[in-house]
Amino acid sequence: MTSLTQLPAWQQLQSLSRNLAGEHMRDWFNQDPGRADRYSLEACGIRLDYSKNLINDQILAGLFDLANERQVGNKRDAMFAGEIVNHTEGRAVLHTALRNFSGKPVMVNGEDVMPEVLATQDKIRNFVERIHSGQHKGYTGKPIKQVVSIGIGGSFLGPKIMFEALKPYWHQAITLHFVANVDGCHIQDVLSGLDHEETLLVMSSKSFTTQETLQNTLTARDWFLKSGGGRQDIARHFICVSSNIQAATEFGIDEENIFPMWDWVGGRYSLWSAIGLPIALGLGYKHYRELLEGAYAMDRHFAEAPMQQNLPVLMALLGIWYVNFFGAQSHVLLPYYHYLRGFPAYVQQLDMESNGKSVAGNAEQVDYSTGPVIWGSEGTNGQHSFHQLIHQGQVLIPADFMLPLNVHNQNEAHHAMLASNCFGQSQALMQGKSYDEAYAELAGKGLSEDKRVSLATHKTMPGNKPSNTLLFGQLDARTLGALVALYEHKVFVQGAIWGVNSFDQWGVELGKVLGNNILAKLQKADADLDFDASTNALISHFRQANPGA
Ligand SMILES: O=P(O)(O)OC[C@H]1O[C@H](O)[C@H](O)[C@@H](O)[C@@H]1O
Repeated sequence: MTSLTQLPAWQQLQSLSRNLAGEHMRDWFNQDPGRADRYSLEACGIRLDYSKNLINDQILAGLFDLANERQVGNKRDAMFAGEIVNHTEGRAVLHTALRNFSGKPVMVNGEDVMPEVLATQDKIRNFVERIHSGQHKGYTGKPIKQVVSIGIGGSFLGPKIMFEALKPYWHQAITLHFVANVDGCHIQDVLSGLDHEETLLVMSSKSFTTQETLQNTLTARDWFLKSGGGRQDIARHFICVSSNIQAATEFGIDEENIFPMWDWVGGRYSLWSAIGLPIALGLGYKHYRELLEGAYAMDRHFAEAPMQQNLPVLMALLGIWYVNFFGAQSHVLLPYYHYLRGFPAYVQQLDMESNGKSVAGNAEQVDYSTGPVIWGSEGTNGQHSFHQLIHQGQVLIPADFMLPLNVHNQNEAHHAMLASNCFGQSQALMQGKSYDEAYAELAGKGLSEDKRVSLATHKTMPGNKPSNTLLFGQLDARTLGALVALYEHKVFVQGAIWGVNSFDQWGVELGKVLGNNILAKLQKADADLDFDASTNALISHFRQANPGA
């Protein structure tokens, strides 16, 4: 494939970006009252206002040309059709099959995966109903009231953050807890205080090889046995989600208690599989299903809407515009909704693990930037800390603001304040404050001319900083499903344009291997240390402090 930077659309976008020197979004809004309407788009209950971006019709046309030249449509269709698009691992990429309500088959290597998907959804529904109805009890006959989900990465972030985001819909009979980190403090904090007789442990690991999850499960099993449970009672209290059925049964999990998943579901795309079981337990199957339905609606939109009216495509192209033509190295997510506070961390894994790559499909080093750093936190908190850098720092940081138009709390005054802050921030980023405005504001304050000039300079805000605003009604399960799928597909489109494989994670794999090599040395006090000098010294310090480790 022609190198990305040699494509006509790329070259044209480069010259269009240079033409913007000296232009200001504030003037564009003054000159064009229809700008906000023209640059807004709505799908699946989500309204995107992208008018506060450094774009005009010509730039948008250039970006859509780029998507065409990189065959985004064909690549999208290949993913939905179950082709082997994860070519470094030889796998299809089919999280979309997990929320496929079309009734149509999805073929992988000549086999329809839908019967297994639907059977697993039935298994989830039955299990959740048995827990909620009290049919499935703990070994002493107590109903299950506590669920501890053990997993990390995609086997943690999706369930935890989606469950947190849907707090108004929580099932009252169940309290859900999450343990991810191998740091023993985490599991100790969660298990202490729980009654093992009414606790269910859900171990989630696609590979069934992840150190943190295996160790936390062993610790939980010890806790269960030490608390009075017998080995014969484990089956009532421990279930597992994994694609590695053999390893799970060898570990001692009853085959009946294993919820399957498949190698064509990437970890960071796995909340739609049985990895989402804790969500179903915490919300009830109805809301869990709505989550999947919302994602399915966004899948249809992504697959069917013309490129120019396609939300994920548009958001992907805007991101590419800043990363590749303005040198933006990060992208901030600003949910103005407390329950959505974990969303930046969710997208962090989704985006950075997918597109944090520097080799393109043709095994060549790329000569352009790929995935940006994703960060952010809930508004308004960030306004009182890091927003300063976005307003007046030297780096360009495109932002996505998110706001539900209706909320479940009764505090209307709060909601209006929240919304006013959200809108005020994107407005401030766009319009800034000119030197003349700052200077005029300082009139009559008794300042010397020098002081007034100096202060006005400090108070000048350049503005012209890009942002998207995403609005939706109540953040219910359906809307959340659509929102997550929107970001999934955005990441896919960007990966398709950059030509990277968005579905492997070799960098993470290396860290796991080296960590295990070091563990072997930490646990053997007299083992020779043959790593680099820094690692050797760090290990020695640890050994001295923990002679019995
Ligand atoms: O579900 P598991 O196999 O335990 O994997 C958990 C996590 O492991 C790795 O860190 C991967 O990079 C993640 O994508 C994955 O979600």
